[in-house]
Amino acid sequence: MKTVFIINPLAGNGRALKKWHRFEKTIRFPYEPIVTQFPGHAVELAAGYRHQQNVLLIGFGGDGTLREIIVGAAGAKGIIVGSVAAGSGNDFARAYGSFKDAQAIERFLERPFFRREDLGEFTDRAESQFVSSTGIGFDAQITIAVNLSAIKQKLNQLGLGKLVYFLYVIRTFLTFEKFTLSVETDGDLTVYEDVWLATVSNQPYFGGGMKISPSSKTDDGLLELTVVHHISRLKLLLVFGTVFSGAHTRFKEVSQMSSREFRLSTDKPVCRHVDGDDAGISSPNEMVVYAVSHKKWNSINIGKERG
Ligand SMILES: Nc1ncnc2c1ncn2[C@@H]1O[C@H](COP(=O)(O)OP(=O)(O)OP(=O)(O)O)[C@@H](O)[C@H]1O
Repeated sequence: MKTVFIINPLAGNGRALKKWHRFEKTIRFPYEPIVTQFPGHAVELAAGYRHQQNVLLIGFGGDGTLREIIVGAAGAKGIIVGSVAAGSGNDFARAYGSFKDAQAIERFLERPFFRREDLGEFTDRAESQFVSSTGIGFDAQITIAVNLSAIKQKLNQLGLGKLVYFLYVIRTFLTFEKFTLSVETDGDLTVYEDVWLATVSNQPYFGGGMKISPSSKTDDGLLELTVVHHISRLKLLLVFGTVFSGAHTRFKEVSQMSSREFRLSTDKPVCRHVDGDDAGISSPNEMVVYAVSHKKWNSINIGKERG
């Protein structure tokens, strides 16, 4: 099986390239390494293998890198996608499994079992895809603020990337303007007031290990919508503390539902993320359709090593 590593040098707050240089010294099988040069490059790279058979594409990066590879490879039967977790959040690796070391890849190549996985899609101006989750609101606003931050790169170089994130969480927590969200699903319309965030999930994790959608399964042909609404700042902190275990779903201010399709619109412009990356701002009253494309790509199936 042809094995290709697609390496995002900037993943993990710029630490992925160093990690790769250590990792490559341990590889004892033939492989091709490609380092991405710009955002979106991994989509092009993965698409370049669409007409080949027996290809293992290994994303060496985080959730954004894997999303791009899967978007490029989606629908191609001859490609299997795996990862070595080298991002900051690595929620992809938590849900789909990842190779812990080069030996794990070698074992996989001896018996390359794979699973067919779903891909999330949403439409607004153009068609877009998400692998793990996409959302609007509080969490996306933090992501955008951090990305735009002038001091981010400097602090990343000093290994203080987490500090920037923490500062923006506090600032956004104190200043966030809640919004109204309309949800149409299975013929029903529900309007939520005072919404902090809404997340559409294909797998349980987001935000670096928060189990926002405990019942999500990667291959069941369904998406889950989580809406956090009508909640005081103090209680939101409490809910935040329980989301790592998934216990937040017991709060009445956290609404969840499953469906093949959700139609969402907001009353005002709201920040949006796709698999944890900045995805711009929603237009007020514009309906965005979120749907699932069933069993659209192949993930590694490494049994017990699956995270
Ligand atoms: N050479 C590059 N220069 C600038 N950006 C890049 C380059 N290569 C990839 N990218 C972008 O970097 C973004 C972030 O990468 P990724 O999500 O893998 O890392 P991360 O944010 O550290 O990890 P996580 O999402 O798991 O927290 C990707 O969305 C991708 O578009």
